[in-house]
Amino acid sequence: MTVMIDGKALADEIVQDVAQEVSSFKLKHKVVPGLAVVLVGEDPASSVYVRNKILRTEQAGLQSFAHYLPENTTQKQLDDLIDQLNEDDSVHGILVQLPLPKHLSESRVIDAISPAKDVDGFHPENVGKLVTGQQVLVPCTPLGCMIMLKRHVDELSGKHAVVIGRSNIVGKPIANLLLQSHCTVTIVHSRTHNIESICRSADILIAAVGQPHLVKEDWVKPGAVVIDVGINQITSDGKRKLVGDVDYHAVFSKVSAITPVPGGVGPMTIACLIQNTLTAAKHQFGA
Ligand SMILES: Nc1nc2c(c(=O)[nH]1)N[C@@H](CN(C=O)c1ccc(C(=O)N[C@@H](CCC(=O)O)C(=O)O)cc1)CN2
Ligand SMILES: [Mg+2]
Repeated sequence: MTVMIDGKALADEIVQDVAQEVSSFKLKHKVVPGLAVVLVGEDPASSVYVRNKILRTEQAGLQSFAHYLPENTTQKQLDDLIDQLNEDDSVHGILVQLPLPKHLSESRVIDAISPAKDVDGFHPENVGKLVTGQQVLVPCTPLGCMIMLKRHVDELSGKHAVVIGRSNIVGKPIANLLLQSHCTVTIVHSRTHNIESICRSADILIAAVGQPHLVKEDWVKPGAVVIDVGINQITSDGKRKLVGDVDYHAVFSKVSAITPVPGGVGPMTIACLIQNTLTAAKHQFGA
């Protein structure tokens, strides 16, 4: 029997657990942990994600500070806002929604965020800590994937994990986390030869490339655990729908567990952001 890994249900659990911890934090420190969310422009998908992030922040009893900036915001205006949020004691976590409009530098903004408030875990200091196993703040999507894997794989140690995709926000950090869990890790990407046969040798397959239905039935090993990070909008029978990087229906009966799209990794990304905000606040209070 294949298990459908329910990211939405697990995300609800995580947010509830964080809410309980937030109550204790408030009693102990007389402070409400705060998350500042910055959105530049009006990209429709980003607007949905930001709205959901703010909703979840409030569900967890955290304070949210939303900053909606116009598309024509200058780099200087964005830098000034980040400086102000870095200095603000009521803000424990800062998140700048990506992608930014083309005229703004993502790396400059990421570098400007105080590493202690970097709840996305994208700052080079936090990336270095992740690679060397000293992490406090881990990028939200990889963290969500690891939580799901730990629930569904008895023993990660020694398993062959194949990561499709080498992005800074998913592929590279998840490969490092899998390595810390003693997996044998292979990263494959657009220049890799024989991708399909490498994927077929995976006990754990993570797809994070943004190509609808790339992973077919003959790409997976029987009994593998598949985590689908892709969220791709396609038009099928004249209707728009979201699909993952994995051909879910073709692969389903062959694998032991798989995440759906929607309702898999996406909701976990937001739940892990909420968890990271509490982690950042605790760390700032010496816990
Ligand atoms: N600063 C950041 N920017 C971006 C990140 C990030 O982690 N930090 N990740 C992605 C977008 N993202 C979060 O920001 C994100 C994407 C998707 C979902 C989600 O819940 N998806 C739903 C479907 C939603 C829909 O109906 O459109 C699902 O998969 O069920 C949450 C967060 C890039 N930018
Ligand atoms: Mg840019």
